Amino acid sequence: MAIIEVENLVKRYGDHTAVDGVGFAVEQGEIFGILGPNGAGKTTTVECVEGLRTPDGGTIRVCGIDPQHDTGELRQLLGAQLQESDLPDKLKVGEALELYSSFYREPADWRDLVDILRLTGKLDTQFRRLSGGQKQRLSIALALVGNPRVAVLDELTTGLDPQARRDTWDLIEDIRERGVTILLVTHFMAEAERLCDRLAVIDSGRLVALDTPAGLVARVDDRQRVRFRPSAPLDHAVLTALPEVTSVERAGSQLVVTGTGNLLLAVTTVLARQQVVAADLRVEQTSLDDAFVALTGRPIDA
Ligand SMILES: Nc1ncnc2c1ncn2[C@@H]1O[C@H](COP(=O)(O)OP(=O)(O)OP(=O)(O)O)[C@@H](O)[C@H]1O
Repeated sequence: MAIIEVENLVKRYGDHTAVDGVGFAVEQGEIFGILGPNGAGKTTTVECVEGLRTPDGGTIRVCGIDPQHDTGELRQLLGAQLQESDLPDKLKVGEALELYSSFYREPADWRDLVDILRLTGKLDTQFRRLSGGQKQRLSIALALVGNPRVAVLDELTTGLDPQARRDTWDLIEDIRERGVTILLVTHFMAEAERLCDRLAVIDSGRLVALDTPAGLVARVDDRQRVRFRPSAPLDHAVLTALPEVTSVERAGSQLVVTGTGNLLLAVTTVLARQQVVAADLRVEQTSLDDAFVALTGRPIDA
């Protein structure tokens, strides 16, 4: 069942069309990503879903509710991550959680969230004294304190160090396990690839593609490359004869075998039969970055 439905969404700022006919449906329990470069229209799209902006065209439903017309009910169903500037500097972590849980009919037990988000020792700490990662975790806790069915997380890990980023990804997976549907805005490929079940790729306000991360990659190119240094001379014909192989090239002391299907198994089986050892063996596949370039004509950070 679709929990978020967006059809033909249009949003203009003056004569600039920031979102131009975007549509997607998010299923219950999904982590659904909106991926695109800066200025693509991602935040505008989710702010329309959150009822914070009024669309110029199209329809949006969240659990069947129109965000423009039933804002009060939407607030009970949808948790949004706060921007850092939204909390007063001197508010303590415990006070923020208590305050935010008072806004909801059936709040979660915020002590549970504090445990999961590893903020237990910080309840008496003022917001301004938290590290970047702790602020981020608090903003996630505040998005979840109302026991929402849907959480909207915008640029979740921007500004975090690699370890804090990985910890946050683990956390988001835990939250999904608890039954929360997640709409995630990101311009990090690794984040999209690791977390999202499906991705809407947005560029210049338009939906360019909608698929699983693997589906996006496969759309563009399902070829793989196996690269290795053979321990002894090898007749290329034994490799080109394989149905999985499309080409064999020499690159210095290395052989680069391009093909599809279970290429690695096919190549290593032949090498074993020929009693050739493959040193420095590497398998290279099309990445989500490659797929993004093919879909939009440029890298995400260009
Ligand atoms: N309040 C506003 N008034 C005028 N233009 C705006 C406003 N908010 C966003 N825009 C413009 O609309 C376009 C889309 O912005 P939006 O913030 O939705 O993109 P984004 O994909 O979320 O980008 P980023 O990753 O940089 O946040 C951009 O060109 C932006 O400059």
